[in-house]
Amino acid sequence: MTHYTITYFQVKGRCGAIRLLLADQGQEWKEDVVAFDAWMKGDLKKTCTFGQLPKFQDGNFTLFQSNAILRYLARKHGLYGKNDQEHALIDMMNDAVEDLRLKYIKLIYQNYDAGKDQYITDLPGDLCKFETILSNNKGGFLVGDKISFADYNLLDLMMNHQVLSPTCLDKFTHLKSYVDRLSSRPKLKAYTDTDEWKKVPINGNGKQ
Ligand SMILES: N[C@@H](CCC(=O)N[C@@H](CS)C(=O)NCC(=O)O)C(=O)O
Repeated sequence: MTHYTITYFQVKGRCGAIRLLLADQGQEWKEDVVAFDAWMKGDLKKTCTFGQLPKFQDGNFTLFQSNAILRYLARKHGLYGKNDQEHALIDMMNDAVEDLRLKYIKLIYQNYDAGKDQYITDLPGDLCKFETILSNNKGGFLVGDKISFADYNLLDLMMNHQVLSPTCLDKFTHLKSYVDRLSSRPKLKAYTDTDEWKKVPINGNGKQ
């Protein structure tokens, strides 16, 4: 029985990583898609703790904030490292992914036309950090030798960047092969091959 529900707009946005995690972990979930017009009426917004989506439900338990949702699922599905130090390092990695996601969101929603070229020029400065981390960690993931929620978050963000700039990973061999390897995990690939994933735009304003 499906006990997870994602309430969000018809975009990948801040739910891409959550969906990749759930699909790869063999979980089922229900999507409660909110049309922008309906959202603008304000009734749902009033019920959201911070006035924003995504909203995530596990039965009667309701959670907001996409990174908190990822962490909750990580605890439940064993995606948070094997000791306190790995746990802290995974948090650190996820915070770094969030830093880059915020830059990406700012570009997409505030400065796409004027800022895209400069963003792509500057991008290696961020990607090289992840390249170094992955080349130093022989376990094949951001931390240790087992996938964590931060890996799903980085994978989702890198997939978005490959749409923004198809060659952006080419110079980063470890990062590129990590993205290729994670995106071909069987359950994850089966999900990203569905229309449910493919037809949903990355962002809400048509830019990508
Ligand atoms: N920090 C929040 C950000 C949530 C957020 O920015 N939500 C946007 C969509 S991605 C939203 O609800 N926008 C509509 C609004 O603010 O009225 C998270 O990670 O969940």
